Amino acid sequence: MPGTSMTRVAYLGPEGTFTESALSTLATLPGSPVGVADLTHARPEVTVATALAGVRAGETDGALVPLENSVEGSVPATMDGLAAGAALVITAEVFLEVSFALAVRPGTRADQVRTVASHPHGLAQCRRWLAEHLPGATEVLASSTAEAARDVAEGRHDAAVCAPLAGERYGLESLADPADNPGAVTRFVLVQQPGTLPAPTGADKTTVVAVVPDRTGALLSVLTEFAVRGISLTRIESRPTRERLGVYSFSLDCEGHVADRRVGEALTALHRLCAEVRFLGSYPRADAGARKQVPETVEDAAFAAADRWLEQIRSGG
Ligand SMILES: O=C(O)C(=O)Cc1ccccc1
Repeated sequence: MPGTSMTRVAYLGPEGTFTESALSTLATLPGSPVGVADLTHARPEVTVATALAGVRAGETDGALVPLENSVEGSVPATMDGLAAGAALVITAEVFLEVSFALAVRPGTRADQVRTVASHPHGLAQCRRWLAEHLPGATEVLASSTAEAARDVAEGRHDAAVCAPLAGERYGLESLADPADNPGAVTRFVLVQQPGTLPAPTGADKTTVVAVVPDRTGALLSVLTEFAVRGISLTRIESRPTRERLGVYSFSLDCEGHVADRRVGEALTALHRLCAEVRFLGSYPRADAGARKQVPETVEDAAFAAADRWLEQIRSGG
C-alpha cells in the first residue's frame, strides 16, 4: 500500500550494510511503503533467507534485500528465495551506488592481513585489487559486509571489505579503497506478502519467474509475447530448477504494470505457454528516466477500442 506507513521492516543486517543504506534511501522516496519513522525500529536480519522467512511468517511487514549488482549479477539467495516457497511480491526497488573500504583494526598493516572477509558480492567486486595487493590473503565469506566488519572488530578476521561507514561503525580504519569497478550499482527490493499491489504510476516494472518448457523455440515464444506487445525487458536470467539439468526457470523484469493491458496479456500468454509462472510483483521503477517509449498501439486505450470493435462484430452489429 503505497503511502501507508509500514511498522515492521527487516533488512539484511547487521547495522552498516549497504542494504541498511538503501533502506534509508527507500524511506525518503515519495509514496514509499516504508516511512522515515519506520527506520528507528527496522530489524536487522542475519541472512536473506531469514529476512524472507520473517515476512512469510508475518513477523515483519516487509524486508529489504539485495537482488542484483551491476558487476556481479544476481544475488542467488534472493532470486531463489523468491522463486520457491510461499509467494512473496516485490513492492518497491532502490538503486544504490556502492563504494568499499578495506577495513582493519587500528594499527594493522597490510602485510599483517591473512584473512579478508566480506559478502560474496563484496569480495567479487574487489577480486582484482585483492589479488594484486594481498595475494597471500585468504578470502572468507560472511553473510554481509557489515557482518564481516564486526568479525574483524571482534578479532575473527584481519580485514573486511565493507562500506566505509560500516568500518567506522565497528571502530575499524580503512587501509585502501579496494573496488575494481568504481560506480558499481546494487539494486535492492522490498518484499512483502501478496495482497499489496502498488498502484500503477506510469513508470513501473513487473517481475516474473517462468519455468520454460524443454522444447525447441520455447524461450523464443516467451520472449515474443513481450516483443509483440511493445514491452521491453530490463533483465532476464536463467536459474536451475533443481529438478534436472536442462530444465530452467527464467527470472525476468519487464517494463509496465500488471494493471496495463499489454503486460496483463503477456503474462496470461506466459501462463498458457509455461509449466509454471510466478508473479513477483509490479512496482514503481526507481530508474524511471531509463524507460522506453511505449507505442500507442499497445496502450490501454488501443486495447479497449479493439475490444469494442470485436464485441460489435460478435453481437452482429
Ligand atoms: O552485505 C551488504 O552490505 C549488503 O547489503 C549486500 C551487498 C554486498 C555487496 C555489495 C552490495 C550489496
